[in-house]
Amino acid sequence: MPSIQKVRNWYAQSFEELTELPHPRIPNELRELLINAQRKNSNGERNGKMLLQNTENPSLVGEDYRPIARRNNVNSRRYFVLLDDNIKWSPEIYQYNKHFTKCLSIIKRRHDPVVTTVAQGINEYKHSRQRMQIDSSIQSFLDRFYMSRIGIRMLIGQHIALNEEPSRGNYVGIICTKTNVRELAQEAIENARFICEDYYGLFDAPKVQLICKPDLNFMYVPGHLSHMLFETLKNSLRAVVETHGSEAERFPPVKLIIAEGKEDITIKISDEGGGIPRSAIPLVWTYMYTTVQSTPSLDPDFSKSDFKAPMAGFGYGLPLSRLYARYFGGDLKLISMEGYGTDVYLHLNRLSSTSEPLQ
Ligand SMILES: Nc1ncnc2c1ncn2[C@@H]1O[C@H](COP(=O)(O)OP(=O)(O)OP(=O)(O)O)[C@@H](O)[C@H]1O
Repeated sequence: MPSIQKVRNWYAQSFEELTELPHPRIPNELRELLINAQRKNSNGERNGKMLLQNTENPSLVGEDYRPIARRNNVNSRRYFVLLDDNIKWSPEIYQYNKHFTKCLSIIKRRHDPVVTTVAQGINEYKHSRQRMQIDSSIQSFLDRFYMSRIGIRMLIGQHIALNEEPSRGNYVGIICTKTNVRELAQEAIENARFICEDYYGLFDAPKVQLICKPDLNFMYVPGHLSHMLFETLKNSLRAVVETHGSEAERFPPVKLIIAEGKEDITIKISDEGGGIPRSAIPLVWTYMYTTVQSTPSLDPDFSKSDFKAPMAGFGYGLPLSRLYARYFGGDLKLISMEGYGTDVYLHLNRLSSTSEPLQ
């Protein structure tokens, strides 16, 4: 499909730009120092400092909770870093890092519209083959593709933030060591209600009751959490308005309850929006399943980076949010009571004790 080819070409171009970036010349003594970090000294110890694959989560220091050791997790990969922080890096290496960061920024921007352009491609496929849904091989391809995109963009974002952006308190790159869940939830509520009022022409969107400790902080990427909260709240608001009618005088509130456990932070979004028939539950996790009649059309030359989310329409909200949750060892679950409403559970792993779930 034309849109999929467009995306493939972006990947090819970015790959070429990376492989063609001229390598820096590393002076021999520096090369020797770097290699030396991997070597053992006469006592059989490594010269470099070893980083475990699972370094302890710094935001849990002082708590008496330790994750249960997981299988296949025991130091399977080790990284060695130099103990000496006073190494003199040559100007050429600084220059290379600058170029590399710039190259990554261009690539990141180029790939901003990948999700919407692939969505467009799937739409083209559906129309050309007269299919209502995509089959399981495409579904699992898209799950892997988007999961790896989340991972790549996480690493690119981290590299750019650490190299180019001024340091911010409580932030290491794009990771916030003290993400305040309540503040993010409040912001997501405001944004989702605003979109809902705008879309349905309402004076007052359904209220959202927030139950959350004000000082609930944990280490996370705030952008990911905002995305998941916004998408699930938008679904609930839409379901409530469509079930009760946009003319209704009052709407039952959506409840957003946030609990802090030792292992997980769990967020429950409960609505009285009529629920989902049991037969449709597996479909909500597929890309392109939506009950919106006409999927918003995208300009063929669409390349805006800050795509404004419409109320609904692509069928991407739930499957993508679940990938974001799973990326850091969490999950997203949905339980519906048809005829009454839906509960969405968003589990976020506090411990950062899992490896990247790439297959
Ligand atoms: N809380 C809910 N109550 C009732 N139905 C829901 C709820 N959440 C999701 N759904 C159903 O699942 C479908 C898929 O949801 P999903 O968030 O993946 O996509 P969408 O909202 O249709 O589009 P978008 O990609 O813009 O989010 C929705 O169209 C809706 O029919």
